Amino acid sequence: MTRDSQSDEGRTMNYGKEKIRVYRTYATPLEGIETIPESSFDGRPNTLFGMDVRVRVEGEAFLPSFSEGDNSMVVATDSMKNFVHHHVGEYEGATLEGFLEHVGTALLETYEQMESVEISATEIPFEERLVPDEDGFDESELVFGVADGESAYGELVLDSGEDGPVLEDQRSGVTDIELVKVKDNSFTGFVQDEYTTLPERENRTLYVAMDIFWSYADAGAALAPESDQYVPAEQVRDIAQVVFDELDVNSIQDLIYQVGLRVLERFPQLETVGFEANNRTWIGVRDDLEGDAKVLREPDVPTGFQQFSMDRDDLEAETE
Ligand SMILES: O=c1[nH]c(=O)c2[nH]c(=O)[nH]c2[nH]1
Repeated sequence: MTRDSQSDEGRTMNYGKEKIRVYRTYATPLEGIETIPESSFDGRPNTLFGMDVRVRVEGEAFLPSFSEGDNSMVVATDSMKNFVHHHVGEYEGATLEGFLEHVGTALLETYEQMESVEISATEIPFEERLVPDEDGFDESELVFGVADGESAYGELVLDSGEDGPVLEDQRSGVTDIELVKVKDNSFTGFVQDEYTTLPERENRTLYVAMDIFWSYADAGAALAPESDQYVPAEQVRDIAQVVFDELDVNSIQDLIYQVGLRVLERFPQLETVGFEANNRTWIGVRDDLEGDAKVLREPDVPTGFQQFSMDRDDLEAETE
């Protein structure tokens, strides 16, 4: 979160609950999503939706709980967990971000002593399992596998204003993307000096992990119930894999920049896109096999990482 966790006096004071894992069956389906060239994703039935939620609250009224052991204003974090559980059942929308706004608003409206709430959630992913039907195989409407792939992510900050809760900050994302490209990827031209032992690689097998985050020019667009401005995590994930497939890039730095440009191009409603990438590239053991075949092994620690954020000025600079 870009916003710091300090109160006006420069003091850090907050508390909350994390790792609230909660599941909802038969939530409202996500519909009306425009497709983009990189993705077939056009919605989600939301038959089974899991989330790992974190709530953090602030307010001057909590000072006596720290300084005097006076809990009269303290909403127990156990109650926060119950509050989240209850509101998962009340929420009528179809998005993670919408749920966060729903529960965050309800917290501020219920507890006057809360001046601000920061709430985030990571999707716990499930995938429909394939079962036979008349024409072959189709996705089961009942049975899901626990998926270990990407997760949608959302976070927002709401402050209590004179006329009710005010949205101060919002960020969405997709985390835990892991992609391997078996060839057509290089890492060359880097600094060569007395510390360099890594060989230049004209054609490496690249294994990259990445989290992608984005923010909207108008944060409300992410939350409006019938918004055609909503950017689904699945489409951003698909952009990352398509750009990786299409381009022969010379580094992870080069890859994430190109993915970022494509995301900003596809979604004019976004203001920024940011990356946290991790290099998990395997180490070659044998490259004496036929053609492009190799044998590879897990890399050793330590591992490299790349962080980068960009905005519409970067896209404009490219298209000038
Ligand atoms: O894509 C890469 N970027 C780097 O900065 C780097 N450094 C390194 O050792 N391997 C790689 N790969």
